[in-house]
Amino acid sequence: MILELDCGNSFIKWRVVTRDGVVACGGVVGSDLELVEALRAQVAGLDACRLVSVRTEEETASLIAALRQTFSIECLRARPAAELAGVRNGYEQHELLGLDRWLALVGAFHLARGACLVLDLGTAVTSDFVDTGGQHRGGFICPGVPLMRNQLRTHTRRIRYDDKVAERALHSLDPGRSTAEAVERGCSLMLQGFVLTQLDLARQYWGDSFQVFLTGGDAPLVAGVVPTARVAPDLVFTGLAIACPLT
Ligand SMILES: Nc1ncnc2c1ncn2[C@@H]1O[C@H](COP(=O)(O)OP(=O)(O)OP(=O)(O)O)[C@@H](O)[C@H]1O
Ligand SMILES: CC(C)(CO)[C@@H](O)C(=O)NCCC(=O)O
Ligand SMILES: [K+]
Repeated sequence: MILELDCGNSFIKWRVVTRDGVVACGGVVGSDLELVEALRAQVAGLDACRLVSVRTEEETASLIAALRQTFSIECLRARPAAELAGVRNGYEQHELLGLDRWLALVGAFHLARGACLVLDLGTAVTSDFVDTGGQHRGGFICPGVPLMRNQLRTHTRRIRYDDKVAERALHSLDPGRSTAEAVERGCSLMLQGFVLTQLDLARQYWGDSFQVFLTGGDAPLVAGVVPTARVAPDLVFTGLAIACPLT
């Protein structure tokens, strides 16, 4: 069994797959310790691990050490590359493109076999454009909903509401009639506006000949404005398997 890890800024997404890529189990955890506990509880035996991280070198090394110690496995890590599986990194300095973005766009191009727009809605929101020949044209980074919400809470005195109320605020996107509704709906609309702008740009480049991929925890917030999008929660893992083949 192969352990796959996507270490983002807020969460670690994990899953266990067979050598043939069949998913056995998986989840989302908030810390290294939680990951080890979840694996102990749910996974019988692991013989390999592949990992992508946008965390610091120290944090990543410490997670790798914990996995070695607990499960006696070595982690294969995704590394920056100028080119992979027919996709050329479009950054001026390819090693500075976030590895989660890189793997997601490699995974998307592999699935689409043509031009694609990749939208990842997590702690940060990112978009990336890959043309039909596999050239990455670059992308955009902006704050995700958790960051927008926290900035409002941190920098105002009177924007305060609890998570339970927030959950109930999104049953409609009508103008909010409470603070929670106003903020939660406002942030959702910011996200939708961003997504629509990315679609306009993709249309300018490629007309209607492109595929949209949506990934990340907040993908459901915008799925409605791009009905043709392919919601692919495992896109980073698709790219990870390409970047770190296990023989
Ligand atoms: N048990 C869980 N604990 C925390 N989040 C969960 C859980 N189950 C599902 N999620 C969802 O997973 C998302 C985390 O994935 P997301 O793509 O946002 O990763 P991230 O690490 O926050 O961001 P990034 O990858 O951009 O750093 C959360 O937004 C949440 O909606
Ligand atoms: C943008 C995030 C935080 C998204 O997870 C990550 O891809 C990252 O840290 N990127 C490095 C900066 C860049 O991609 O230009
Ligand atoms: K991400």
